[in-house]
Amino acid sequence: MIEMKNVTKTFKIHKKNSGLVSSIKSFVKREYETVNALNDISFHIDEGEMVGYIGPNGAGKSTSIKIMSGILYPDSGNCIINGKVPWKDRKIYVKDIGVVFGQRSQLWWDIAVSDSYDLLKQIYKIPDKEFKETLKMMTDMIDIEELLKMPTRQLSLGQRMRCEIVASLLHSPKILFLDEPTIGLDAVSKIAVRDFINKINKERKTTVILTTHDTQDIEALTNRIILIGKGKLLLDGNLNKLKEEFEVKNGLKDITTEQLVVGLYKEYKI
Ligand SMILES: Nc1ncnc2c1ncn2[C@@H]1O[C@H](COP(=O)(O)OP(=O)(O)OP(=O)(O)O)[C@@H](O)[C@H]1O
Repeated sequence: MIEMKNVTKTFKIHKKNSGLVSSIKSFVKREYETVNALNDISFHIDEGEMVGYIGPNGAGKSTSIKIMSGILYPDSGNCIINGKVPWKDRKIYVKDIGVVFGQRSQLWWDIAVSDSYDLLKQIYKIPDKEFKETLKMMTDMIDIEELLKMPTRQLSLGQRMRCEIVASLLHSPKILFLDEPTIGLDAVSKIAVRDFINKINKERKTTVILTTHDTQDIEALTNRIILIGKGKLLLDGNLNKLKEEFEVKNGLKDITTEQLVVGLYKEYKI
């Protein structure tokens, strides 16, 4: 379903030096440096899997999600998802995916959530009956009925996130990319969002790729984790097995996911 093969992505950024003279010099003569955001990343994800894509700040998670969702294209390597190349087949590919970036909104700020949903219905050309059924099912599942008439700008972060995830699923995509979906949410909202994602994965067999810094998200949602650091893929495996291996290697017992993640970051010096 998702095949990433030797994907490499660099960004060219303007080099900024400190100090007034250096700043003036760099203004006159621009110097650039290269950031290796992704370095030879390969993995395979099957239909219906739910995968935690983890790594510290700047590891390359969002860049990977942007490539897989067709927003960016790699310098080299390939990515085939559901038989399509995301950045080349964008027009048809967008129907296959839902994307939620925790820090950004896909809802129109000043209009009612239900009006945003209607606009998405038009954009994705969702048939009337299918739209109504999906919306009904989801509003029941995640309890947003009362939020539908409110403009997005009046929603709390937790309320908005629930509406965002529903928005990303209205066209029944096969794959859902979630980039830090619980960031900034209180404990109750986090649980509501996690429950909803679990239900969607189970009931609709939606493949979910989740990036998060919240180890409770990982525990609640995924069996498999892919760890990247400094743009490189470092580990790919079953969460419980990785815990067991880590315990044996370090003479520990019953470690939490947080201890595993912190331990792995130390081990790989990332
Ligand atoms: N548009 C861009 N221009 C220049 N550099 C970028 C750009 N986007 C990302 N980078 C760089 O690429 C690297 C990977 O960034 P990315 O956002 O993918 O990391 P991340 O794992 O999502 O981090 P975080 O957990 O902090 O969100 C970083 O060094 C970042 O500064």
